[in-house]
Amino acid sequence: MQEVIRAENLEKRFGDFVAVKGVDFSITEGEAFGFLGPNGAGKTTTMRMVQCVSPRSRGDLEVLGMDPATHAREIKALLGVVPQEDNLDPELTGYENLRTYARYFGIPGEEAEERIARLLAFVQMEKKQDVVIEHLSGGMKRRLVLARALVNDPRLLVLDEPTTGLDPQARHLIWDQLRGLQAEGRTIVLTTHYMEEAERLCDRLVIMDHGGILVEGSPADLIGRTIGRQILEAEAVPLVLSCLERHGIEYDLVGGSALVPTDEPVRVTEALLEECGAIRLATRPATLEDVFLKLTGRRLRE
Ligand SMILES: Nc1ncnc2c1ncn2[C@@H]1O[C@H](COP(=O)(O)OP(=O)(O)OP(=O)(O)O)[C@@H](O)[C@H]1O
Repeated sequence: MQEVIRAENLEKRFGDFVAVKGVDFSITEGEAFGFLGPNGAGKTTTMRMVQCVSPRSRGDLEVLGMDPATHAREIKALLGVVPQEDNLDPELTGYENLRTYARYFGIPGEEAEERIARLLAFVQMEKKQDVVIEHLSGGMKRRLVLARALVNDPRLLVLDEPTTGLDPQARHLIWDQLRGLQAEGRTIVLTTHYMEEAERLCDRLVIMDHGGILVEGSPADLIGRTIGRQILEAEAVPLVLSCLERHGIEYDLVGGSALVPTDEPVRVTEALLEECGAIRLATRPATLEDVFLKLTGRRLRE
């Protein structure tokens, strides 16, 4: 499989502040690859270097086999970008926004018309294509930004928080569309601070925090490696905590609960019920949020 993006010791400084601290990652053609992390982790800054809009301060970066420092124009022609902020022209319609992009990429008239019609249908916006942007909902604008990113038929799509601020229905629609694009063989790179988005969409991901990469792997891999398959949640009363400690069972205190990462929930449940009597406890599958909490002691959205 061909490598589409390769970063080695990639660093970005703003004055004395290091926003991206020498990160390494490699993304393969056809993958859906995610950068998961809280606000300020350095995800957007990393994407902006990949999109050739912000030069790196140090390290190596190759996008589609080229160096953004010397081949920005060539890379941009092959790239589809969904930026964090919707930057459609608010005074134009959806159709006009896409038409402007097609002109920018020099796509000839008839081909542009055919492609725009197909893209508007793909994002389910054909009925609203003549509505001026400022009258559309957030989800509709996001779908148009996605359609616009596809005007140049890119092999590689880079999306910065594609569904932030959308309601669940609008989010699920975009997820379906992204899965469809990946099924066509396109490479998808996205940033998110929604662990559910990362779990559902990404074949592989890195978790970023404070400008660095903490871990890398498939969602199942990361959860299995860091947590185990299950999380047992018990009310954090002194009796429960002392029982866990006596058995040498590790736990994290979050809110009023003790969270026990485990592959053996039955054994832990039995020990607690036997020694603590009637207590509130429940078992659930572990998530990437639990991985982040384990690695940093914080929640993703704190
Ligand atoms: N132009 C800039 N000048 C100075 N500092 C910056 C600049 N751009 C970003 N930063 C800082 O770099 C850090 C990383 O920001 P970045 O936007 O990459 O984070 P992020 O993970 O994408 O978070 P968010 O979800 O909020 O976009 C932050 O501390 C931010 O304040």
